[in-house]
Amino acid sequence: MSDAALDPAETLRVELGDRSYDIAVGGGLLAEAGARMAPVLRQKRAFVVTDATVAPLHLGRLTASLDAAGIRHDTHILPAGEATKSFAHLESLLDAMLAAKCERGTMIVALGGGVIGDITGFAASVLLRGVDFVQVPTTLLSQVDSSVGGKTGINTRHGKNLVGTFHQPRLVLIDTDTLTTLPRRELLAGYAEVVKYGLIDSPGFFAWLEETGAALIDGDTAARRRAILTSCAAKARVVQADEREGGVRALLNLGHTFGHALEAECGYGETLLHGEAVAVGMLMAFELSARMGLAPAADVERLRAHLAAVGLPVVPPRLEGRRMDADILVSHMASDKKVADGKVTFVLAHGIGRAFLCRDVDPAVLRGVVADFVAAS
Ligand SMILES: NC(=O)c1ccc[n+]([C@@H]2O[C@H](COP(=O)([O-])OP(=O)(O)OC[C@H]3O[C@@H](n4cnc5c(N)ncnc54)[C@H](O)[C@@H]3O)[C@@H](O)[C@H]2O)c1
Ligand SMILES: O=C(O)C(=O)C[C@@H](O)[C@H](O)[C@H](O)COP(=O)(O)O
Ligand SMILES: [Zn+2]
Repeated sequence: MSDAALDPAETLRVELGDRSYDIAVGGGLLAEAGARMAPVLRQKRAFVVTDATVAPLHLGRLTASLDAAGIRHDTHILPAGEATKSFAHLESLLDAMLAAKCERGTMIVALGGGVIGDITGFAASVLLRGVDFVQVPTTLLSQVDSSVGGKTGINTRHGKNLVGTFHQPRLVLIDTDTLTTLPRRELLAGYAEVVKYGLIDSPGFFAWLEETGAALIDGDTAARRRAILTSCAAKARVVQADEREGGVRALLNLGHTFGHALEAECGYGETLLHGEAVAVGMLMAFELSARMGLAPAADVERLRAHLAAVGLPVVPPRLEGRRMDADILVSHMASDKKVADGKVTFVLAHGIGRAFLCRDVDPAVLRGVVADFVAAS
């Protein structure tokens, strides 16, 4: 049963002046997508981008709703997975948009997880010097994080998300029913970004997750909905305060300096999902904070216990049976977008719910944390 029958959709608003938009959250929203998009369309035309896994599961309901609303549409299906966030796929996507004769008024629609949202948003931001797009996220990760805030991009051989734009969607449509087809490993990866909001500035939310996280992952729709709404509201507040990451938005990067280094080393494949990398990375950031005398060791253990209890990784993976190299991981961090004057800005914490930015990390302490996590793998 759709949880729309239990509760109507709720709407949050991201206030960014003329780039403001709604985030609608509820069950069954795919079937209403055409009608819900209509007010933000410049012409009754859409170009839908999705991936090969999502297409057979959810594309039909979306295109049926576009048909019902009289919105003409083309579709483009990309391969599923992180490797799709590449120059090669960006080129093929832009080519397909141009071949379909998309116009400046055509609405680009991203139906899928964060990979589809990131590359489609990027393509929309440069197509014809910028066209509108709508996010229709179908993973927990994209519903709590990537569909909101306007960060778009692809990975390069130099590192994660190093080429991209800030381009806000015109609407975010979160159909919570799509999560029923999501594999457990992907749900868990998205859950890591939910935990992140608790760690940044909401100890009460973290405590609620300790109580409810397992049920949420097991399919409790009310808990999922509350987690999605709380996460989107938290992200919207930060993005409204600092849209282009001049300051406070960098807190949303908690765990990502470590996590992106792990992802780079794993080659952006199935070995380590983004959310899994963030889980390990957040724990490394907490461990670093504790070793610098900034956070209580008890909070590190509390975080480790919660991540492990729900089934998220707490150590880096091995690559073909071998441990990663700590020095190589540290060297990846030099490509972080938060580097200024050659120095990485880290997101550290004074404890659960008390994250802050720090530019004074002792390289030896950092190296020690990375080496110990690698040794535990
Ligand atoms: N722009 C941002 O602010 C932001 C924030 C967080 C993460 N990200 C990016 O998002 C990406 C990760 O996103 P993700 O975890 O959604 O990965 P993803 O897009 O690769 O989706 C994960 C997998 O689930 C499949 N899938 C998607 N929806 C499904 C469904 N409903 N049922 C069954 N299978 C489904 C996909 O085909 C894919 O295989 C990373 O590239 C990360 O860098 C961006
Ligand atoms: O929206 C943000 O800001 C974030 O940092 C959210 C992150 O979860 C996300 O992974 C983002 O893509 C990372 O951004 P990056 O600038 O470090 O690539
Ligand atoms: Zn992330």
